[in-house]
Amino acid sequence: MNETTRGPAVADKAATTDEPYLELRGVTVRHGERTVVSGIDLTLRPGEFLALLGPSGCGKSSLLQVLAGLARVAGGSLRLDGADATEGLGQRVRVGYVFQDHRLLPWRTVGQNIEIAMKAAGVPKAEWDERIDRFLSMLRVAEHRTAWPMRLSGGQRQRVSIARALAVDPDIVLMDEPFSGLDEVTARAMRQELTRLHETTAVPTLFVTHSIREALFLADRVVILSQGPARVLKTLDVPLVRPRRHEDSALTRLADEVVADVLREWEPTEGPAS
Ligand SMILES: Nc1ncnc2c1ncn2[C@@H]1O[C@H](COP(=O)(O)OP(=O)(O)OP(=O)(O)O)[C@@H](O)[C@H]1O
Repeated sequence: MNETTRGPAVADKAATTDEPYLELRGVTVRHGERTVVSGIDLTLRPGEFLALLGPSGCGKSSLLQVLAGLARVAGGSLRLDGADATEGLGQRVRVGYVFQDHRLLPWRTVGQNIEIAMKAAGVPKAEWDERIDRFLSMLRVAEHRTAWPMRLSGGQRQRVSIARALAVDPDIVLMDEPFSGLDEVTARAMRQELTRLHETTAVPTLFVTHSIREALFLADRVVILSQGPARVLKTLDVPLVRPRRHEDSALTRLADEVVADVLREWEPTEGPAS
């Protein structure tokens, strides 16, 4: 990664402004002839945690892949920090990507997995050692640095994959349902950790989920998507104070309201009329 094409440093990512850091205009994604994402408009502000909430199969992962530059847009445009980024954000800035499954290489140790990501992102080799220690410690898995991924629990592997995403000093983090494979107790602990990390790093984050409660627990704003092909139904400013608690009655009430709101739109047999 060319340093001149990098985005702002971490401290700047927390800047409080309503100017969008990332802007999607009419983004459409197709797999072959099939449209899976249809004309999405959304913005991500500096330092913001934005959840993309939609039913299973609506096209959330496909949209995230386009943002990362792992697939191409079929229509519309992306702008990042005011400049065109339609080819994918990875062309302009460092992207930390956390997949639904951990995607750790089984024949490399935890530390080596993180090294590979930093090498690919152009992080200077002199920083690798300190960064591996720092981010594994932040995610509370430092003692597993020399372990093989297969020796870790699912939750520990996902912690490592988040450490790997943050270790590349990302300008933006994209997360694709990273906790959906974990038991609820572990997932709750991980959501708490993620909130803490985001408060520390303030890296703008797009978090994809089909869980209404998860979106409301984590995000500053939630973009609610329709059944596929995904389009934006509405954007919600989450009115819950921080720190949030999973068992908060206000969170439960809000989740129930959102469920009632999207029920007809998400119901496969009674989907949207248009
Ligand atoms: N590479 C691909 N080629 C063809 N079709 C695909 C491909 N990837 C996904 N699809 C299809 O596109 C649609 C959207 O899939 P996508 O994985 O983006 O949805 P999602 O909202 O992330 O789903 P989930 O919440 O279940 O992970 C699905 O019908 C899926 O079968």
